[in-house]
Amino acid sequence: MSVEDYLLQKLKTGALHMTLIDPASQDPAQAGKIARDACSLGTDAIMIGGSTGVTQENLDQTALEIKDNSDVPSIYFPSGAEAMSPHCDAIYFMSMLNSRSLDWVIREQVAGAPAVKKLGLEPLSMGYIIVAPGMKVGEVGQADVIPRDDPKLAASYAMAGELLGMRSIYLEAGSGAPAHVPSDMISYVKKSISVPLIVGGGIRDAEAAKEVKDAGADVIVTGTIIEENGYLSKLESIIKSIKT
Ligand SMILES: CC(C)=CCC/C(C)=C/CC/C(C)=C/CC/C(C)=C/COP(=O)(O)OP(=O)(O)O
Ligand SMILES: O=P(O)(O)OC[C@@H](O)CO
Ligand SMILES: [Mg+2]
Repeated sequence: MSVEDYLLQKLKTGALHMTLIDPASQDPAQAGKIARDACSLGTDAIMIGGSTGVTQENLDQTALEIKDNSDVPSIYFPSGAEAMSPHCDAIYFMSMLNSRSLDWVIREQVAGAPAVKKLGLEPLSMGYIIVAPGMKVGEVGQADVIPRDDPKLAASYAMAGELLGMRSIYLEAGSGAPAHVPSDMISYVKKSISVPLIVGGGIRDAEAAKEVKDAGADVIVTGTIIEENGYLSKLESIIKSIKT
């Protein structure tokens, strides 16, 4: 079964959780351990990526360890076309819709498309929308961040992505954001589109994860928390709050 079909099937049973592992944040063995823990706690997929510092080498090694230690799909979350790994099960083939730079809207995709085809990586088409504060990814991506009090603008971007044929939309507040995407924005966007809605950035505890889920997120992404010591209990409570 394709990764996309697996995710769509699973979505019928409720919201999903994805664990984001940044290859630049720990060694491959630790990444494998995190993936194993996250799987045992019920995460639905492992995302692999970081906004800076991803190289062909750390990506390949991290992806291999993750594959060896998990029983869920691994999805590459690229920061550009410079690294691409056959050891991931799929790739978010994404465009940053609110970037001021054509690099992130289409040029990196043009640069990466031949390798995706050649490696036979499954593409998961996605429109990536950066919401304030946007953090590092907002800066690197030169995003015109969506103001937190403008859910209509977020929804217009999301609808435009859907109408262009994108099969998922990701609302991103930025890794480590002090606050996640506002709930009223999540629910407004969710009502405006019919493709799955992914939400991430600044979700650090079970209450926040539940709020994001209740607002209408189909997929809740957490990254930073697994980079901290003693992440197990936090990850467990977050996944529980999404699954109940
Ligand atoms: C489809 C292809 C080949 C490329 C598209 C590439 C695009 C559109 C990138 C957008 C700009 C960008 C830098 C995205 C990074 C996304 C990402 C992996 C973020 C999460 O990484 P974290 O590790 O949590 O971020 P920090 O490094 O900021 O902590
Ligand atoms: O690191 P955190 O804040 O969990 O954010 C995850 C993800 O949305 C970043 O792309
Ligand atoms: Mg991070």
